[in-house]
Amino acid sequence: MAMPFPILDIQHATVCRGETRVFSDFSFLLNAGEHAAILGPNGAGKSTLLKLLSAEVHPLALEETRARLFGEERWSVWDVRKKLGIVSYDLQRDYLICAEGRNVVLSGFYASNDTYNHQTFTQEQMDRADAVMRELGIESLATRAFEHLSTGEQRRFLLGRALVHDPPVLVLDEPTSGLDLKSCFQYLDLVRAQIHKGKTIVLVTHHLHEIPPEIERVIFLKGGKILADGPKLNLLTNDRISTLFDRPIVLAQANGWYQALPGPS
Ligand SMILES: Nc1ncnc2c1ncn2[C@@H]1O[C@H](COP(=O)(O)OP(=O)(O)OP(=O)(O)O)[C@@H](O)[C@H]1O
Repeated sequence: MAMPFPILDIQHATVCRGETRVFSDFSFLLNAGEHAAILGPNGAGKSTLLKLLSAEVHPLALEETRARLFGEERWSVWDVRKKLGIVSYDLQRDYLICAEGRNVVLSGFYASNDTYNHQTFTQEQMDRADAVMRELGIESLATRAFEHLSTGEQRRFLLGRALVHDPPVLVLDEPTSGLDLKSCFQYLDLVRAQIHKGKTIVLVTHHLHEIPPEIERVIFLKGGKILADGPKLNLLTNDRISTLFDRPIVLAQANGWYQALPGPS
């Protein structure tokens, strides 16, 4: 059997953001092919964990700390960006003033928020952007201004941006927030298609319904600590979810999908 390849391997890390110490003695390992959903209440440290993965924040350089990204102890942000496709709410907000749809997808080649005059694209890159838009069903909207697209369409363009350089890992932060039910389920179908194409999915969410059946590993984060980490079957139970969110919750389940409902208080 092939050796697991670690995407993110951090041990005994302390991570501060501004004045806040988000993680102390924090250890976490994520291997390629190991789709994971990170769940936790507001302020738990989910975004910080994603930013560790995308090399936007770094652990303090303490003697006991080890941090490897894609197997390397030293990395450049650009190398990491080539290997990650990120879709986050921040991006959607930052793009609201930007140009047409095709440029959103093309900007993924530079990991920027728009295309600029100094950025040039090869015919191959243009063809790749067109292919991705076709795959996501948005090619007819390629010349539409981003701000004139619906939330669901915008989300597809941002997925296209994340996929355009064909990264092995796709990071989704609250992927379906703001989408109506049909758009939500269509979007999740697109995500599942990427799983079947061999991409590793890392999902951060408050919403259990956006965890595709293919994601097996669930990580509960709370107060900067990993409260639980294991198979979905063990973690997505009424008791454990209620403990994570400090209130009674009951779970509904169908065809490998979950939904959370208020429990009796
Ligand atoms: N730039 C910053 N400066 C200071 N504190 C920060 C900064 N960013 C995050 N924090 C703090 O770090 C902690 C973890 O934040 P983080 O954004 O990682 O949580 P989260 O689980 O993603 O929360 P949410 O679900 O609300 O997005 C919070 O207490 C937050 O206030």
